[in-house]
Amino acid sequence: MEKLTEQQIREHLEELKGWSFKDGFIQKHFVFSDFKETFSIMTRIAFECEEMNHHPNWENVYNNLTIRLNTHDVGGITENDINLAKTIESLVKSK
Ligand SMILES: C[C@H](O)[C@H](O)[C@H]1CNC2=NC(N)=NC(=O)C2=N1
Repeated sequence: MEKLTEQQIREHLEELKGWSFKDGFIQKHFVFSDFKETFSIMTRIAFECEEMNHHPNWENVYNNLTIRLNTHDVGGITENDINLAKTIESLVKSK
């Protein structure tokens, strides 16, 4: 999987509302209603990640969830990160 250029990353992010490219990661901060809702969506995301064999760096504090994605092997952003971000968005929308 090829490392995307900064220009390519920015183009993809136009379709990913709330996602930004910072410190070598694409990232987004989510706020849900409470811990139960947050952990429930994290569980659904986790199962998709296993299917995709692509996993987030994430931090959860009560109803806050920060997700950071990159591809370790290439030390940057690849289509795998974009695809996972899109999957996360669709799971969050269908919650
Ligand atoms: C060995 C295994 O294939 C790798 O560690 C996979 C698993 N999940 C991964 N997740 C993410 N976000 N980046 C990776 O490079 C990655 N690599």
